[in-house]
Amino acid sequence: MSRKASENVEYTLRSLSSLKGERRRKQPEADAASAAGERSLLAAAESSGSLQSAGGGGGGGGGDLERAARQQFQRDETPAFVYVAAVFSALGGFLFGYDTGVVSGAMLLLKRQLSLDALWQELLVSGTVGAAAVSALAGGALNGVCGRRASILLASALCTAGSAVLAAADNKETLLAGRLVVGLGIGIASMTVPVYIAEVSPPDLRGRLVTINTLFITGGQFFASVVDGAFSYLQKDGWRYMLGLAAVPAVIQFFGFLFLPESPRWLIQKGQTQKARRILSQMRGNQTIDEEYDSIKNNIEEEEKEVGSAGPVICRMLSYPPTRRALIVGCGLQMFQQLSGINTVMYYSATILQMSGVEDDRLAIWLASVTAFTNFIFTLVGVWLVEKVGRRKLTFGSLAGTTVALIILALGFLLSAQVSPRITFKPIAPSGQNATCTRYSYCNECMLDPDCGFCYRMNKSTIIDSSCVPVNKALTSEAAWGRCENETRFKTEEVFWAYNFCPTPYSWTALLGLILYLVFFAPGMGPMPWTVNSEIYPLWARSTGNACSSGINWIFNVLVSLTFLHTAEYLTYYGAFFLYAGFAAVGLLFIYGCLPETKGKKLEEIESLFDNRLCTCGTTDSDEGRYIEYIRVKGSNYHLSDNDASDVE
Ligand SMILES: O[C@H]1[C@H](O)[C@@H](O)[C@H](O)[C@@H](O)[C@H]1O
Repeated sequence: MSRKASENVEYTLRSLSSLKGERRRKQPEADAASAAGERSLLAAAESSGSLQSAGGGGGGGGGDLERAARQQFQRDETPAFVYVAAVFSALGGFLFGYDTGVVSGAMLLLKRQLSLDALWQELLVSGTVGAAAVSALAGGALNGVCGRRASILLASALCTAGSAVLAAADNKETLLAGRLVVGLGIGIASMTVPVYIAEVSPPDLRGRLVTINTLFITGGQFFASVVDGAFSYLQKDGWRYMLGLAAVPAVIQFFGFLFLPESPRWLIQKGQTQKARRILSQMRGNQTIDEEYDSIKNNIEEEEKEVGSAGPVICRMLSYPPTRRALIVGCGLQMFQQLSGINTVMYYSATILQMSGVEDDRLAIWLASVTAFTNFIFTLVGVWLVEKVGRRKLTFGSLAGTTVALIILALGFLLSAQVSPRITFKPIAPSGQNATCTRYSYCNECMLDPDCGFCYRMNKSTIIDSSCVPVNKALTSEAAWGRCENETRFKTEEVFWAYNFCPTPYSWTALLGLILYLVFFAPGMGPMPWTVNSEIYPLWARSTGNACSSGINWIFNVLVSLTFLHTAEYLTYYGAFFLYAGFAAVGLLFIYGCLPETKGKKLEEIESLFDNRLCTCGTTDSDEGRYIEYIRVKGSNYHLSDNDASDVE
């Protein structure tokens, strides 16, 4: 029988024993087994098979029934309330994805309507990411002092206000102000939401629920690409809808969080124990909370004894080896996530698709939403896999595949560069017009210059009459002058225009690389850095640890995106992607060496994973096979999914 969270009842001993009685009636064998002691070892060392039923008699059947009882119990034990809290907080992830994703489409319209130059375009795109980096770093202190709930409320209020300013803006300065405010909001959300979800979730669901936040990020990016596509037809003011729509999820989150509770762990830390107990029991439904409550409380006391409470948290974290190691792992994961180039790949997906033969600009925008959709769907695979294969294997496997995909992507660009079409026609620039582009001899050189594009005709499958001419800065789907000057002339003149790419027979290799990249990146490297960071720090260091690692994520995000075009100019496109593949390969060594498995462990147990030397190459995995679960049968606690054998009597 499942209890409704809304009843908001702290379970009394009586209600628990009647619940137990109910189970007893259903499972007499289970009860017989339990009579032996206060805690009955249900499934010790699953591999030993000691309690595997194998269709067997007495003991085995009992094992089966108890397992079924446990499963049933597990199902009953997580009230819908926890899911509701996770989904409302993950709206912060949706805003993160939406606001970072929508701007590329909005910019196409904005730059024409407000005549924005390259610097202003850059400011409007990167301003949000930069502001997010600052507020994610500052969010640690905010979380520590005001709590997770207040931080999320502030984040959604900032996103609402920022989106309203953007929708109403009538000059570029106001637009920048709106983008900065939105950035401050998503920065705070990005570091707070995973922490909040991890702290309210039961251990066996934590990975899955925190990963939902990244699912919402990629969902936000997908939704943004659809909105971009839909409003791109509204040449005047379409951007107002694109940018302003973010206010809807922000308002929903704000009002939702007025009714959602503070994290019980933060409350215990602040000494608000009565309130914490009430919320914890609401979150755990029919499970007693004594053990979890005691373990959080003891942990806080022990930590205070061990680490002290004087000085800034970051200094204490750095001088205390376990938290220092955790911080290195957490920040390293976030850094390698960005260094493997996800945002460049996503941002340039339209170009990669055009390279592969999609000539229509609008079609490329719509196909970019197919890319975003692939990222979203494969993040869903991550939500499913995280509690099955664990964080370590999932992250390692994902980055290994990502590295291979990056190499394929780079090879695609390399092959295309090698068979790069020659420039055979050199038009004379009209007086007063830039003539730099006409000096290039190959399409590849022309493509790497952001000011130029390639204009050509086709004779069957051969490129003829090809020229390199300046791009129209306000509308990159057209040239500044010449045959490719006007989209309507393309048909009459039978010309094609390629900006940012060169038409070659090998372009499909880049497309293959792009698809493989998303298929591998999205389930592991996308969500795991966020998930792992929400778990690896002890309570006193959790806000600061997540603030630092989220800050690193945003800083590397802005660094990689801002440097991509220059990197491509110096190293060419394939050089840039080989560089990302190199970073990803180093990341692979880092993950193999330093990332421990946190699956199924209580937040309070995870700190001990960092007690030893930093890089033990996953030796903590060795006890994975000894997965032990127990249920306290006599007494009032049913405790599930605890891996600590020493607790079992
Ligand atoms: O985890 C997310 C996700 O993978 C997004 O697709 C990406 O844009 C973000 O930068 C990243 O932090």
